[in-house]
Amino acid sequence: MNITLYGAGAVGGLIGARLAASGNDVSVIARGRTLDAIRAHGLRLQSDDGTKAFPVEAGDDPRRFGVQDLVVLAVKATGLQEVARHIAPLLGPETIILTAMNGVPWWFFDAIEGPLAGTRLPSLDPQGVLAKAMPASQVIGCVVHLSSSCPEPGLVKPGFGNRLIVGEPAGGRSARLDKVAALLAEACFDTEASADIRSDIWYKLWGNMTMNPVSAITGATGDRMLDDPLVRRFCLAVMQEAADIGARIGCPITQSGEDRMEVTRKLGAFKTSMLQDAEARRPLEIDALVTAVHDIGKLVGVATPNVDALLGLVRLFGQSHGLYPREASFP
Ligand SMILES: NC(=O)C1=CN([C@@H]2O[C@H](COP(=O)(O)OP(=O)(O)OC[C@H]3O[C@@H](n4cnc5c(N)ncnc54)[C@H](OP(=O)(O)O)[C@@H]3O)[C@@H](O)[C@H]2O)C=CC1
Ligand SMILES: CC(C)(CO)C(=O)C(=O)O
Repeated sequence: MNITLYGAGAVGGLIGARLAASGNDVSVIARGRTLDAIRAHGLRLQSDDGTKAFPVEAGDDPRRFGVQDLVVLAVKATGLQEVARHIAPLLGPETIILTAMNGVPWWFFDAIEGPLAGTRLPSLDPQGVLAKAMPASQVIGCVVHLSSSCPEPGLVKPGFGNRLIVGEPAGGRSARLDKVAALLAEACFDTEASADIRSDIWYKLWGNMTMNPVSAITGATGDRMLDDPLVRRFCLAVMQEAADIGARIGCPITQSGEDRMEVTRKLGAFKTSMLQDAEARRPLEIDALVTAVHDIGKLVGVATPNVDALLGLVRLFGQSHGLYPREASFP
């Protein structure tokens, strides 16, 4: 199987290095210092046994690599429009695009039936550019239940967790889903093939959509957010609204907010990816994690005063720090 990583940061780099370690032919689309580092040293993975380097083909122009069997897409959601402009040479009719990202993906309503089928959210893909370049029919969704970081470009440091959930956008099982799940399992991830990846995405989002923006605004690690009774109460109110939306869109949440917080508490004094982005002055994934929930709430008639308050605050934070577009429209 020939595999290209689109985005070789913390998550893409980890998946790519593990796929290379398990004997796959991996190439990498990267840019800037990450591209320079991978060209010079290979894709490097830290582990308890030391750092291992995997030599991979790397470049910034997808035309150089041609049609792939699998493209692992692991950029921040804020980078997707640019990916959409350049990804075409990697995609043939059978190419699978594995979206290993947080938040609501552009294809979330594209492969389902019912009144929301084909809904295009203004916050994610208003013109349908992503859907055209990366159609849901070629996507396998991936929920990333692990943490990872890049202490320096091209060097990946796994954190806690090792779980990846993969699934068809339309739900159910398929031969290609089983193939991708087996590939990731061979690469030593705890892999689960889900018959309902949209619910798995919503469940992960249910935790991230509070912790990530609140941490970006406050600079606080996970433990401090959970320990503050007022912040905790606010987060639970946001989660209740998101759970109400989930129930209307076929993604019910069966856990209590408190129990979900206990899962997060096990991560200790961790910095969310959005806090890391804010500290590094990188664009924030506000739209995929928060605006999209606000938009879906509006669509299905769930009032979201707490989601809206969070969105207003994190958006202003992002705009004041140059990490979110100033021209973003105010709902
Ligand atoms: N890190 C974590 O622990 C977790 C992250 N996630 C999610 O996974 C997704 C990926 O996150 P993460 O790996 O942390 O992000 P990173 O910022 O570490 O990696 C993204 C990489 O993609 C590169 N990139 C973006 N656009 C392009 C492009 N057009 N061409 C080439 N390279 C490009 C970036 O390059 P550059 O640096 O030049 O911008 C960067 O190297 C996000 O949705 C995140 O929320 C989910 C669970 C845990
Ligand atoms: C690492 C983890 C799970 C923490 O919420 C995450 O997804 C993030 O920081 O974005």
